[in-house]
Amino acid sequence: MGRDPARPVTTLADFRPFIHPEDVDRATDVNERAADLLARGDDYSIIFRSMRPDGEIRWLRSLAAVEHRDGVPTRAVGYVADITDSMRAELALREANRELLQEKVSLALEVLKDPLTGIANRRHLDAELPRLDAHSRAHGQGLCIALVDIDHFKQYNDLYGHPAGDAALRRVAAALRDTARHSDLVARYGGEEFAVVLPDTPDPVPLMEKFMAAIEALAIPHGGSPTGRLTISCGAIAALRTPLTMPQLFKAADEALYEAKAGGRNRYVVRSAVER
Ligand SMILES: Nc1nc2c(ncn2[C@@H]2O[C@H](COP(=O)(O)OP(=O)(O)OP(=O)(O)O)[C@@H](O)[C@H]2O)c(=O)[nH]1
Repeated sequence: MGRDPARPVTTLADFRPFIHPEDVDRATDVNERAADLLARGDDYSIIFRSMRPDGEIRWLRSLAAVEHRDGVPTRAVGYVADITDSMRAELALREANRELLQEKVSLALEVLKDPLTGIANRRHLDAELPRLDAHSRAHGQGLCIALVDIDHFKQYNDLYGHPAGDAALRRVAAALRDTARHSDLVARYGGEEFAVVLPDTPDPVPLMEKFMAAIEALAIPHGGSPTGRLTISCGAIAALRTPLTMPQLFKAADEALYEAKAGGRNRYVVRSAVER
């Protein structure tokens, strides 16, 4: 322990300065409980850190076994072992395992993200749909699906180049994600198309209005668009107690989006599945 062997430790008070401040109560508490353990005939074992005078921290294991005579505990015989090397190896292993687990979790999350925009990808959407569908059917609150498509995006790429197109996609994705509620799922559905699932929502119109306003606020110049700005078209379906399946709802949203495009773009069309 790096102490003078000529000065033996005889009392708990002598021992306390040897122990790491964070472990001192635990370590000395067990010592205080030794008599108790002896009375019950139990053995004990404790791991704690000691502090050498030079400040080095060592891990120690204190072990004691109770001896009995005629079934009566008579004395405790113990020793203190320096287990620093094995503790360091164990702690390093634990740390490596923790890092591995963290890496695994972040890898699993990465697989569900669209690499360009950072929002959910199609795989994430597909994985979430059964749960969202079941939730909406169980709670009968309604669910909306919206498809959002950037207008004249081919011309945007042609005019400003693919990297500028990528940057615009990122900005639109972030605007949609930040405008939607936390419980809504905003995913990149295809090239310049996004899908949004709105659980517990009977009417998608308020969010559609917000989406239009958010993209307008981005004010991304687009020389190939009649408005001079990058715009979006949206098709949404409001589903309430409908027998339609998720693929059928997406098809209905796609039809609504087609209507928005055919109607002149930069607009949304909302349909209701209960009317079908
Ligand atoms: N920069 C960039 N462009 C993409 C990406 N994914 C798809 N696109 C482009 O998006 C364009 C989509 O073109 P179209 O499907 O013709 O649609 P549009 O030009 O937006 O026309 P409308 O939707 O009818 O208004 C294509 O030129 C694709 O190359 C991407 O990740 N990055």
